[in-house]
Amino acid sequence: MEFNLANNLHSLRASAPLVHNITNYVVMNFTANALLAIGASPVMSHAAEEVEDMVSIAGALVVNIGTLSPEWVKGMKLAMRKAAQTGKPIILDPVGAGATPYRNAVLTELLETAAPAIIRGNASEIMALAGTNIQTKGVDSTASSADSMEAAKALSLKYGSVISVSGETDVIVSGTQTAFVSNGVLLMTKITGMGCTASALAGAFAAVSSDPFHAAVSAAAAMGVCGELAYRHAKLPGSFQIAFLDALADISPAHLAELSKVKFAF
Ligand SMILES: Nc1ncnc2c1ncn2[C@@H]1O[C@H](COP(=O)(O)OP(=O)(O)OP(=O)(O)O)[C@@H](O)[C@H]1O
Ligand SMILES: Cc1ncsc1CCO
Ligand SMILES: [Mg+2]
Repeated sequence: MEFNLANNLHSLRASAPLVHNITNYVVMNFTANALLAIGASPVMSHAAEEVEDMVSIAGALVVNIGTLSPEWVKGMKLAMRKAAQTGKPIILDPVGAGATPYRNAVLTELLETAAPAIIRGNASEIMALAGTNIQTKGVDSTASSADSMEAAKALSLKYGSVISVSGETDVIVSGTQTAFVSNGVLLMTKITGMGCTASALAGAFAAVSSDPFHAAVSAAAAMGVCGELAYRHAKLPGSFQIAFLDALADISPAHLAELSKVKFAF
């Protein structure tokens, strides 16, 4: 299937998919607003009592371990199992993988529960998940996406997942296919939860696409291009965050495709 970014954004807006997020306290508000801005319909829900019902009516499940605790892990596992049973794509954001043994252990459990369609993280997180001995600085990367290529390939083969690594250039790996997205601005690393937003958008694109590789590339491109557009209006973190939401809402499918810098390698 040919990659068509404009069509992918058009499809997203045409169906406004419900995206079920089990995400962290830090970014809940911002990622819900980002999903609304781009044209999806977000819901944040983590209680074990309801996650199976919620994921059953959603188009995709985004699991983000940013502020995890044992009660939440129960909800994550129930939701992931139900998503797998009902054919809903799962997007896993392994926030802080490689920072603490608890995070690493929970990630092992989640990956044993169900295979994600897409795993989206920064380079440290992806390398830690692949077993590279690396210490993530809390939630911030200590490596570049270029350093993580081998780890991303190994992980993709192990779980059959698309691996999306964010950084100056985003690298998206699916088996033997790789895509490089070179949009974005450095200021994006100074707003908390931009990576979590990239994962949430991957959920929205995956909900409307049968190809998780193309969904992950679309999300990375939308993030980067909207970051560049926001930077035209706002050069400091507070106003940039708002300008970024505006860009997600304002951009047309054709303009997104025109400004995107995506390269594929096979
Ligand atoms: N050096 C950079 N230059 C341009 N864009 C960048 C750079 N680093 C990251 N980005 C972009 O910023 C967004 C967030 O990526 P980042 O790697 O910071 O995620 P993260 O560490 O998971 O963030 P968080 O945990 O705060 O959500 C992505 O869209 C990515 O493309
Ligand atoms: C800062 C922070 N701490 C836990 S989750 C989170 C949001 C960015 O990943
Ligand atoms: Mg992150």
